[in-house]
Amino acid sequence: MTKKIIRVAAAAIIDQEKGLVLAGKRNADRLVGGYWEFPGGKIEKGETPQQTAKREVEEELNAEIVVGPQLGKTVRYEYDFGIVELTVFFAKMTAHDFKLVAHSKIEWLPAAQVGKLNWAPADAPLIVELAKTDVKKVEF
Ligand SMILES: Nc1nc2c([nH]c(=O)n2[C@H]2C[C@H](O)[C@@H](COP(=O)(O)OP(=O)(O)OP(=O)(O)O)O2)c(=O)[nH]1
Repeated sequence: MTKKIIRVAAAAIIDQEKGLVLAGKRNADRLVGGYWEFPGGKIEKGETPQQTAKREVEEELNAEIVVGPQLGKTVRYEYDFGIVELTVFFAKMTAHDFKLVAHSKIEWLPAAQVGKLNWAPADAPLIVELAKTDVKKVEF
């Protein structure tokens, strides 16, 4: 049987002054639970991936973001439940307060150290790319 394609968009939220990136730990009861990820979710009909990233961050963190350039390329990863096509954008928060809905915790960490966390398997190439990026120089 051919697996379904799940198109996902997410946000690599950065603090450009401090050079930090936000990682969220998926709630344990969700698919791919317990892994670290970029806040985001499935692209809905009629949405651009950028709109999805913004909407999902509002839903998951109750925070507003400005969406910027794409981080690396769209990655494709085959899980047992389907094939995830993941597009991630750099983003910045317009205010600093948020609450956790879909995540058990979040962490702000230096871009060079993101590889220390146990990321969802699909994210591997993006984490390599992020670790090489000077987030202070990302242009919005
Ligand atoms: N948001 C996000 N999802 C990721 C990442 N890496 C990765 O493999 N995924 C997978 C996990 C899920 O199978 C899928 C995202 O779907 P989701 O379940 O979070 O999406 P959603 O919020 O729209 O859906 P739902 O839980 O309401 O059903 O992509 C990532 O970095 N960020």
